[in-house]
Amino acid sequence: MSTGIVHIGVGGFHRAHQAMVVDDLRALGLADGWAICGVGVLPGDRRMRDVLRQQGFRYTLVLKHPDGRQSAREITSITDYLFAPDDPQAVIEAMASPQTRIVSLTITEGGYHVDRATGQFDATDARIVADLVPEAVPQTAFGLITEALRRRRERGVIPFTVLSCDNIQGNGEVCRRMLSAFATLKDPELGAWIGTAVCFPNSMVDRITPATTDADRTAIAARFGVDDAWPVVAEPFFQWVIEDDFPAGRPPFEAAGVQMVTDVEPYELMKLRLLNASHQGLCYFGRLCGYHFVHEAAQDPLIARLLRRYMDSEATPTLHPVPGVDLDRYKDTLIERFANPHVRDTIARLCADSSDRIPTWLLPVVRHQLATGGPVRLSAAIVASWARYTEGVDEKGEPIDVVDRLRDRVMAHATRQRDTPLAFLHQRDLFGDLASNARFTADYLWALDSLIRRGAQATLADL
Ligand SMILES: NC(=O)c1ccc[n+]([C@@H]2O[C@H](COP(=O)([O-])OP(=O)(O)OC[C@H]3O[C@@H](n4cnc5c(N)ncnc54)[C@H](O)[C@@H]3O)[C@@H](O)[C@H]2O)c1
Ligand SMILES: O=P(O)(O)OC[C@@H](O)[C@@H](O)[C@H](O)[C@H](O)CO
Repeated sequence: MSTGIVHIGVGGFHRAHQAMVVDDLRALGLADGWAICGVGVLPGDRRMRDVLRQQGFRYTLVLKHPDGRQSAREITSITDYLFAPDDPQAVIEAMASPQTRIVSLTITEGGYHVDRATGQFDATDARIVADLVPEAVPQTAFGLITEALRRRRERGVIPFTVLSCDNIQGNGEVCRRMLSAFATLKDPELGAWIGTAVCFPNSMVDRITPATTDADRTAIAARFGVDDAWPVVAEPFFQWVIEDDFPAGRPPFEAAGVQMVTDVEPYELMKLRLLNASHQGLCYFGRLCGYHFVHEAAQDPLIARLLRRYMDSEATPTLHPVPGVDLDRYKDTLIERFANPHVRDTIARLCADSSDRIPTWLLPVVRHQLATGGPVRLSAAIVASWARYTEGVDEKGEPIDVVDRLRDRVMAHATRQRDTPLAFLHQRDLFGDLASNARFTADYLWALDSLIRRGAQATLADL
């Protein structure tokens, strides 16, 4: 079945965002055959394949407003799903098909294999190593895409556009560099061709989408009479800004409210440094204060004050003017969105994989401010709150389950900070040379000491 779009990483976010846009176009009669073939690459995606197949690939999207209103709709834009571990050739052929014009991705920050210390491609991941063996059947997103592009090139078919929808600054450009570096290791000529002939538009994506819970399933069945094994719940806010660079063709996204632009950078800096970095500002302080839901932390006046002051005094000076956006209003809206009690986003979701998030969202703000003489006190406190959180015990002595692909290492450094206060910053691949920056470390050491001796609330009060 031809769909035009193959999407790798069908999680909650894709189903609340891109799939809704394509569904809107279908409802408007503007889809002109465009639909989505989902692809799962990781073993854990088997369940999504089974549920979607069982439900004819349909599912329910529930939007929860701050005032308690809810709306439910059925999304029908995903019309097929392929599970790569069972049949990688089917995935490759779906992407190699001339009918496929876009391969889109939500494979998380980790899916791009960026070496933090160098910014270059990290070829050490075991599955990447396996994919690099000549004649190996690909297992990774990069392996599958590279082989599909190789076949298209060999068959004289125009390359598809690769559309990254992950929360990474310059997501398209990062994808181009990493994918072509991977392909170069397999075949230098192919790698060079991917780096030049394939388009990778950057995009900014936004809609807070927590993981679906059993409570969601039960509540949706009771409220809407819908029996859905894997519905998705999200906030009503939606934004998608994409660079318009789709030589193989694209759906009329703008008809469904997507902003098509020539340069996405101002939008993505605004979103990543205000929304995503603030999420990190909220989650460690929030967990140390004993909160488990994002709205509980966002409704704490001291946490809300920290976020607003971080946004105003540290993040905003690093942004470019954003066409058509009132930044003050945008920042107000963020606090309102975080405080929406019905979305029930969890602090645990925001704390996961922090070693991917802090270096990509918060530390660029710190570096900019250090270079221009601006303040870093609040950013340093947020880093210190991560370090304190990573000790793995909260202020009531209860264990914290630190979920991070670098878990053992980050926890080992956090444990050492009781004797060596800068120990956490001595992870050069995460922090570079920040441990030797006197201005940053003065603020960091004050916050860490205060967090350890006096706790999160007292620290917040004095920030
Ligand atoms: N949830 C949100 O609020 C939100 C909002 C904006 C952007 N995003 C972006 O979407 C991504 C996914 O979020 P989600 O909420 O859908 O998460 P999720 O856990 O529901 O789904 C993640 C999907 O990515 C796949 N994946 C993970 N690592 C992979 C890898 N190395 N290779 C291939 N596939 C991989 C998983 O198998 C799964 O299908 C985020 O990391 C972020 O970049 C999420
Ligand atoms: O999904 P991640 O890991 O990139 O980031 C966690 C959250 O900050 C993120 O999912 C936000 O909820 C989202 O970016 C809102 O659009």
